[in-house]
Amino acid sequence: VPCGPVEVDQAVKAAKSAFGHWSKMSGMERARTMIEAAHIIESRREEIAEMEVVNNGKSITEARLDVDSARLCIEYYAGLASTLAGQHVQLPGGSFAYTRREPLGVCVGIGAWNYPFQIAAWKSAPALACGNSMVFKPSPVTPVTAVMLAEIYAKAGAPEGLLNVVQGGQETGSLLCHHPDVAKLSFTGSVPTGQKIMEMASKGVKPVTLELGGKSPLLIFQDSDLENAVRGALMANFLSQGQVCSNGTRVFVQRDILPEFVEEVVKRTQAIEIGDPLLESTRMGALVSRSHLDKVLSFVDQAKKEGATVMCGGEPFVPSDPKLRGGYYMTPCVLSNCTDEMTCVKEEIFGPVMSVLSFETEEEVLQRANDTTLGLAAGVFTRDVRRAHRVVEHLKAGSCFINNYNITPVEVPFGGFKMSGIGRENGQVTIEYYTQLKTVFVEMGDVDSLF
Ligand SMILES: NC(=O)c1ccc[n+]([C@@H]2O[C@H](COP(=O)([O-])OP(=O)(O)OC[C@H]3O[C@@H](n4cnc5c(N)ncnc54)[C@H](O)[C@@H]3O)[C@@H](O)[C@H]2O)c1
Ligand SMILES: C[N+](C)(C)CCCC=O
Repeated sequence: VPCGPVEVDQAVKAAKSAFGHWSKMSGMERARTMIEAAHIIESRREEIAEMEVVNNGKSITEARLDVDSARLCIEYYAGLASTLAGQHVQLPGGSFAYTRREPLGVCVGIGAWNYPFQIAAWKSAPALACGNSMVFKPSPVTPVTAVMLAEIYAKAGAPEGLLNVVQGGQETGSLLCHHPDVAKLSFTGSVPTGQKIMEMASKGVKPVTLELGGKSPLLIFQDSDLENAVRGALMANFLSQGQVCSNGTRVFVQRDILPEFVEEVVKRTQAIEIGDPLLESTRMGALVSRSHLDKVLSFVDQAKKEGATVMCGGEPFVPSDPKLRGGYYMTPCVLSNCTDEMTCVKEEIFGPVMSVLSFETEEEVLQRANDTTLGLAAGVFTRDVRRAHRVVEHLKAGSCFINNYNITPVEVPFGGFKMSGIGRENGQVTIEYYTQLKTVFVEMGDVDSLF
C-alpha cells in the first residue's frame, strides 16, 4: 500500500524534528555519524549488493560497485561537513559583513529505479552533511535498498527520522513535493516527471535539483586508440543493462575506421555473458520489468523498420537455467547504418541498444552531436590532445569524457545541460544546492539616517 497523506505528513514531521537536532551539531559531529554509516556499508557490502540485485536485476559485480560509490559519496561529504564556511567582508568605518552557509531544512529526495541505493546515497550524503534532514521516496519498482540506507544511518547514531523513507509512486511523490514543511526537492528520473516536479516546486518557490534523462553522443575519431574506443563504447552502452541516464547511445564513428570499429564492438557485445545476475561471471542481468523489456524490444523493431541494420542482439534471451525462465533478459544490441532522424537515435531507449552513426568532419559531428534538447553527457575518443579539448569545449553537455566513458568519481560534479537537468550531484559545488546563504551586516558606528 503506497504511503498516503497521513504517512507522508508523519515522515516530514519526524524529519523536521531530526533537523532540529542535526542542524545544531557541528560539521565534525555530523561527519562522525556519516563516517560510521560508511563503515557499516563497507561491512555489509555483500548483503546490500545482493539485495540490490534482487531489487533491480543488475549483475552482482555492478551492484558491488554501486554500493562502493554510495559509501564513497558518504565519506566524501563527511569530509566536507566541517569545511562549510562563509566569508568576511570589510566595510567602511570598521563595519563589516559576513556570510553564513545554512541548511535548508527538510529536503525531499525522489529516486529512479536504475541505481536505487546509489541514488539514495548521492542525495542524502550532501543533504545531511550540510545539516538538512531528508525524506526519500525510491521508485516503487525498486523499493528495498533505500530502506537499508535509512536503517544504516540510524544505526550509525543519526537522530530518529534524519533519513526517512516513504514508499509509493506518483501520488506519494506529489504529496511530498506539495508539503509545506519541505524546503527543497531533489529528483532523479525522466524529463516529463522532472517537468512536473518543477511545476510543483514553483507553487512553494522551492529550489530543485533535477537529474534527468539523456541521449548522449560519443565521438570516435579515426586517430583514436581503437581498443580503448571499443571499450569506451561498451561502457557507454551496456552498464546496468543499458539503463543508465548518461549512456552514450549515439556512437558517431569517423568513416575510415567504421568497419573495423563495428566488427570489434559486435564481437565484444556478443561475448557479454547474460544470465543469473548473482553469478560472478555474469556481466548483464535482467531489465527492470516485463513492460520495460517490451518497450526496449519495440525500439529495436522500430529501428529495423526505419532502415537500421541489427548487427547483433535485440532479441529476448531465455537463460538455460529453468529457474530464470520468465526473467526480463535480452541480448545487447548494436545497430548500424543509423541516421540522425531515426527514432533509435532521437529517443532515450534506456536499454542495451547502441546506435552507430558515421561522420566525416569534426565540424559536422559537433553540429549533429549537439542537435538534441538533452545534454547530460558526451564523450570523445582521439589521440590528438588539442582536438580533444576543442571538441569538449563545443559539446553542449554537463559531463564530458575524454578517452573514457561513464566513470563518476564522487569528487567531481555530475549533472546535465539543457533538458537533462538543473543543479549538480557530487563534488564540492553540491554543497551550494543543499544550503542557503545568509548575509549579516554588522554596524560598528552610528546609524547614518537620512531622516
Ligand atoms: N540524470 C541522472 O542522474 C539520472 C539517473 C538515473 C535515471 N535518470 C533518468 O530516469 C529515467 C528512468 O527512471 P524512472 O523510469 O524511474 O523515471 P520516472 O520519472 O518515471 O520516475 C522517477 C521517480 O519519480 C516518481 N514520480 C513519478 N511521477 C511523479 C510525480 N508526478 N510526482 C512526484 N514523483 C513522481 C516515481 O515514483 C519515481 O520514484 C530515465 O529517463 C533516466 O535517464 C536520470
Ligand atoms: C553508471 N554510472 C557511472 C554509475 C552513472 C550513474 C548515473 C545515473 O544513471
